[in-house]
Amino acid sequence: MAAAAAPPRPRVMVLPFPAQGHVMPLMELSRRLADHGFEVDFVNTEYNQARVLAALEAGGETGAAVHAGIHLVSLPDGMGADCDRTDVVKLGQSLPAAMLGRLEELIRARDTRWVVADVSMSWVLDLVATVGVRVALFLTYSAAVFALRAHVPKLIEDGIIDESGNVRRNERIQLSPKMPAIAAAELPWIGVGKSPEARRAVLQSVSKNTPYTLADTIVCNTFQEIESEALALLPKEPLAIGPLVASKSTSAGHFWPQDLTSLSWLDAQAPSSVVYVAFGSFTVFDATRLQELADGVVLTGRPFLWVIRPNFANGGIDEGWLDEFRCRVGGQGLVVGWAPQQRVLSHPSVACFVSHCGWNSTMEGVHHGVPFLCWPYFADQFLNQSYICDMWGTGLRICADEQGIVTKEEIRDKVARLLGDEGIKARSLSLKSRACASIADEGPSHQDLLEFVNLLREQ
Ligand SMILES: O=c1ccn([C@@H]2O[C@H](COP(=O)(O)OP(=O)(O)O[C@H]3O[C@H](CO)[C@@H](O)[C@H](O)[C@H]3O)[C@@H](O)[C@H]2O)c(=O)[nH]1
Repeated sequence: MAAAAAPPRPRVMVLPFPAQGHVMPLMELSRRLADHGFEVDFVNTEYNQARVLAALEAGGETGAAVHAGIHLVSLPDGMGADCDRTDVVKLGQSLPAAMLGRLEELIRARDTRWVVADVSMSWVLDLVATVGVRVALFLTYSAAVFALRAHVPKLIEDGIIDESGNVRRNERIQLSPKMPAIAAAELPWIGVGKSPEARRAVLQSVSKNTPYTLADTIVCNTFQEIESEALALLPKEPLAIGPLVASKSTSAGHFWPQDLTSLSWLDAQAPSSVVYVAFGSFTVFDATRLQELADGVVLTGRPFLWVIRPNFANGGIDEGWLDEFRCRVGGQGLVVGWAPQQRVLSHPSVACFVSHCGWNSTMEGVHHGVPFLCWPYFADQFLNQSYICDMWGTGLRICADEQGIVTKEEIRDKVARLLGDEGIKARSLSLKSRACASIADEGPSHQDLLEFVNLLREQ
């Protein structure tokens, strides 16, 4: 008797916003889904796909071998070849027209029943009516950001911000006692658009919560222990599956090749000695900030590992400056263009993390119990800083002087204070154990992941 054919693996499309801090966690989620038996079509823009494939190749991997069950698909982003893709508002506005029709074709051709879409791509909910696909929205930032978005109409009504997103009264906003208080001027969407029109568009899009009712569920890269109150303010009883950290050391999803010399260099350092400095994929420093930070890390007198991306400085990094800096620091520090960050944070030589507090970096630092020195740049990073410093007590703020400059002495002094603070160290380790417990087999994040998997199996 012939054996019965195995049922086809269910198919899911995963759609991140085309930016590094979005592609990374959704690639990690895709690996989890593939391990649970799904075929995943992971949709990049063509521009980012080229970067992802180049980074894979530089690491000796290929696109075909990303992970069993994950298929890389790419679509145009609607931007001209020379357009500035760091203008995230413009990029976001160009995507629906460029992608919707093609996504529809793809969904029909592959008989896809579910799309797991970044909340920043929620225009994909239009496909619920046209092709009857089901949509799960994924939040790449904290649940608190989403809760604040839902609060926009009230902020306008109370005269704290206006309809264009300008701050009218710079009050502190706190939605509940276990959530961070934040100044209106530091709300996550303030300052995201480059022009007044762009800022107005951002405000309109964040306050437009109605389409979310079309989503089947909301999934967050967070955990109950730290965000139960924020999660309770979200619609749809969201699933909290975080921290979503790398299950495998692969380059898949990175836009730049990881410099693995970081790890051998860390191996040669003393335990808990290294200052790790990295500002994610988006932060750009001006010449003064760059120089003060360079002088500051040297002044700490400690070994340091610093990620300086090629586009980390206004106008690009001056290679001559970089060579000189490398010569000056000799063996004290290692500068790389892109690090295997999660492996760095898990390394026993790392003592602290000087960070811009992007949500992925925040979750990764929490998961590895590393104290933070916070230097937020924009968007949700001020709110994340407030979680770290005020709610969890696992870090300190870097502060500017009266001229608005973060001096080298400030960097030196804060690193010394951070590393001398036993309370911060103890709280970081305690938070780490709670983060690990939440993703362990019986933990609430793992249980929510299983619930999500079961929902996606409903075809
Ligand atoms: O050398 C490096 C530096 C970073 N990373 C990784 O890159 C990701 C960076 O993400 P994140 O820390 O969130 O920073 P951004 O790239 O700045 O992320 C954007 O997206 C996030 C999620 O929406 C937001 O919280 C941020 O404010 C926004 O800037 C993380 O997974 C890091 O592990 C590396 O692998 N190597």
